[in-house]
Amino acid sequence: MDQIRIRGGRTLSGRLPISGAKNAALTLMPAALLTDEPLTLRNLPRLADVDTFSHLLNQHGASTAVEGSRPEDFGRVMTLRAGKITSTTAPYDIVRKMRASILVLGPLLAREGVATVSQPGGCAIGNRPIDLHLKGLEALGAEIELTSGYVRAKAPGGLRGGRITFPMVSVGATENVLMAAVLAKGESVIENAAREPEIVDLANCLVAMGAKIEGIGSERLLVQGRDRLHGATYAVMADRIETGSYACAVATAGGEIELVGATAASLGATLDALHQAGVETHQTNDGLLVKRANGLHGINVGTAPYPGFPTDMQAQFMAMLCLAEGASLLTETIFENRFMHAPELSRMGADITVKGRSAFVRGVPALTGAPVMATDLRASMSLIIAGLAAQGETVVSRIYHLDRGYERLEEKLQGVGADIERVSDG
Ligand SMILES: CC(=O)N[C@H]1[C@@H](OP(=O)(O)OP(=O)(O)OC[C@H]2O[C@@H](n3ccc(=O)[nH]c3=O)[C@H](O)[C@@H]2O)O[C@H](CO)[C@@H](O)[C@@H]1O
Ligand SMILES: C=C(OP(=O)(O)O)C(=O)O
Repeated sequence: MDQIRIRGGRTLSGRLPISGAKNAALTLMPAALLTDEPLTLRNLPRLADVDTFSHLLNQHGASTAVEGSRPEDFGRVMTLRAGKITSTTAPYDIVRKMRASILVLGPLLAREGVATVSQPGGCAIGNRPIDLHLKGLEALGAEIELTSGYVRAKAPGGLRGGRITFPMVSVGATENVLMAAVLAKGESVIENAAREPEIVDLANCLVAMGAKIEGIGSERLLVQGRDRLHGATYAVMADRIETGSYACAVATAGGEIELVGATAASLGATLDALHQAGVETHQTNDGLLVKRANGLHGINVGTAPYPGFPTDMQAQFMAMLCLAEGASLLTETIFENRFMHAPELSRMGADITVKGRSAFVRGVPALTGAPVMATDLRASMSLIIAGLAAQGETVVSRIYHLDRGYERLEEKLQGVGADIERVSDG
């Protein structure tokens, strides 16, 4: 199995390209099931999760053709075409690899009136139920049964418009219900919708496909269902979590890098938290310039749905704050088990106390390299960040988590001067 070896202590400088957003790609790809015409997605990141989603769409009968991209390019163009749906079942073997597979449920149901999708189950960071997805689809007239580990949904006369008020904010449930509503008969209202920029990306793509949606970017989405959608060409937004991750990397290791293609606008609370910790950023013509001018200082930050501070940035901030002057308090309100990086960071010399949903980090003058194990995607990135700043060698194992969400991470970091390589443990 591959590992990543880092010899820490080098400052970073230069330009680092930001890829298309994983979490936007994973909701734009199932949108292709809503039409029999081609949906061309530009700036699609080369990630294990994107390959898994292609595989899932292929087994529903959709083609996923990659167009003329060179191996050295970041991102690629993919044309997805679901001319005819040949299977409405998303099997366990694919869904268990990637939770976002549940996002085929709404589109399949809307287009075919029936869908059978394996229940995704929990994952390392938490339980992650799908009750809100199901309640939302039921509000549009779906009949749903849970048997033998599968969600079996049908809408014999087709979905009809309805009103759903989510009791809590869910990114995935909002996406699933929005994709179903665009082909339902009549008007739907989604209240307490998630407002993440990736949902705005999905809604804009659906509009480009002929959908009628009002309130994009707000907590109330109003959808007028259409009989059919058409094809479109759409560019996936830049990855705000990848941007924030590399911003934390340069803030921790020191130096100055330009994150090419990044936009400050979608970073919101991540940018505010970086500034509070003493990191400087400037929007340039090409992206975002990030530098650690002086020392870092401790901050208090709690995760929350957008526009709050993202749970997907909590682990990377924890790594950065290990080397800040003073103490920091990180509170995780979204997932119940998302501090698994804390014991690994402690093995590198960090001073962290976790109590329930809070992690108290006391800054230390230095970290030391160590063999560490990645437990989930963003936890893995926190270990990379710590390794870049640590004295000596860090070897991160179980890096398949990283390949889900960071396109050619070691190549990008080598490009800004890091001593990092992928090695095989034999
Ligand atoms: C592919 C993708 O876009 N993944 C993102 C998405 O995940 P995902 O869409 O799974 O996350 P949700 O926003 O749905 O989850 C938020 C919270 O709601 C709970 N919940 C969710 C659905 C449900 O039916 N019932 C329920 O109780 C979850 O357990 C969690 O505690 O948003 C998360 C929160 O920003 C991010 O960390 C993930 O990176
Ligand atoms: C939790 C994440 O992703 P997923 O929902 O795909 O597991 C993430 O991107 O940090």
